[in-house]
Amino acid sequence: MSSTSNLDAAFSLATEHYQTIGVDVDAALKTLAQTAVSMHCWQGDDVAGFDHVGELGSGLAVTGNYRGRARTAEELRGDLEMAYSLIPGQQRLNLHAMYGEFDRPVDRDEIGVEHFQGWMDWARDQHVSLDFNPSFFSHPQAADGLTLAHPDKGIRQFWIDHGIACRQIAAAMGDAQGNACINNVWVPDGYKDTPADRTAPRQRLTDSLDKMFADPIDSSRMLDAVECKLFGIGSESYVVGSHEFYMGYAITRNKVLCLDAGHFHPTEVISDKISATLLYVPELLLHVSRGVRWDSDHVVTMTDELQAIMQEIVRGQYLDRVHIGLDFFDASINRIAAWVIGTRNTLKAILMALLEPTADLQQLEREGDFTARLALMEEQRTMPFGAVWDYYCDASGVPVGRQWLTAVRQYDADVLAKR
Ligand SMILES: C[C@H](O)[C@H](O)[C@@H](O)C(=O)CO
Ligand SMILES: [Mn+2]
Repeated sequence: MSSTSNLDAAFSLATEHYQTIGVDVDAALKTLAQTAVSMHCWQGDDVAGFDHVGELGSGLAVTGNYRGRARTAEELRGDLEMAYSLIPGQQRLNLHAMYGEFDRPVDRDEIGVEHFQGWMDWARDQHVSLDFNPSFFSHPQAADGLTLAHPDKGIRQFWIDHGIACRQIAAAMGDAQGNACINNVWVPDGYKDTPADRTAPRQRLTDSLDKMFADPIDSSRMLDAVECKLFGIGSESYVVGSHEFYMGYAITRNKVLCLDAGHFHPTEVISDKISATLLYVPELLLHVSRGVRWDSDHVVTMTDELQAIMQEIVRGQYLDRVHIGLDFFDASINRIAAWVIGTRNTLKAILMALLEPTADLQQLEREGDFTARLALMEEQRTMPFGAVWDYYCDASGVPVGRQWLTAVRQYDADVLAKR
């Protein structure tokens, strides 16, 4: 099944099949095309960044040594272009502050829009919108695992100034692209062993965040997001910015809450948190990830949880309130393939959710017909979703099915092998 006429025939049959259950395939594809996933720059270089002021730490770890890690912004942009060319639709890019372009050492509290002009120019040419993140790790001032919650006022101020600079950069990105740049704040702060005082660091973090967010920047330009975590390597006993901490912070300060799929207890799922948190916070940012036994940031695969996340967004009609970002890093496989696999899977899961007869399922549930609800949900799994996805890839001008791997292998030989 590869020629366009075969694809069209399969698509036509699939469309008819979906029609019989009341699903409008064209409408689903239109919505999918308007849904952008924010691809994270840090998969391309193992979270190394370009300011080279510290080793990766703060609980973040990347394993593997596949050849061809991007070492410069130019290489990273080339790799991203390759990945985008294999993914249907128009996606976003999520950039960390440590990926600025610096011609002299510039500390994190001194970064400015000029250090991201290269990224902004590239993004404009590629029709890609940018999201942003202050980088509160891999830096000597974060060496003891504390930043915004540090007992030392000078260290706190350094990171507050970094956060303020990042908000200005994000606002400039938002202005340039004509839509809000999401600026996500994750800090590693925590303790390896049992704290004697769990309160004071949380008070200090609240105070630092309030200072950092003091300037009211219009939400059409940038949106502040805050990301909680359960534990990290080196912060096993206590994380200052826990889920409850940021839930309260986001509610009281009207901020976007970021839910990372790897940042909860192993049997806890973020799919169940979407409808609950959206009753209280204006918007969510998701870091779609895959933890294997811990917050291991494996490449996103087609798991039940990935499907459940997208079903929740679609069933709740939350596509305009949930920003979908990715957060994984695997250096044991071709890094471009990692992006392509994870992003294509995320889009596939969104499409699957859009092809569900949601109104019927919800009606059955209201009527108490849980037998039919389960039966139809299970029948949904074998509907001809693949034919719709293949058609969408073909119509979007990107490889159908496994064909994208040929392009990645070629790039591996032509470009990555020569680095
Ligand atoms: C590099 C990212 O900002 C980082 O992964 C953060 O989002 C996170 O999830 C930390 O565990
Ligand atoms: Mn994350």
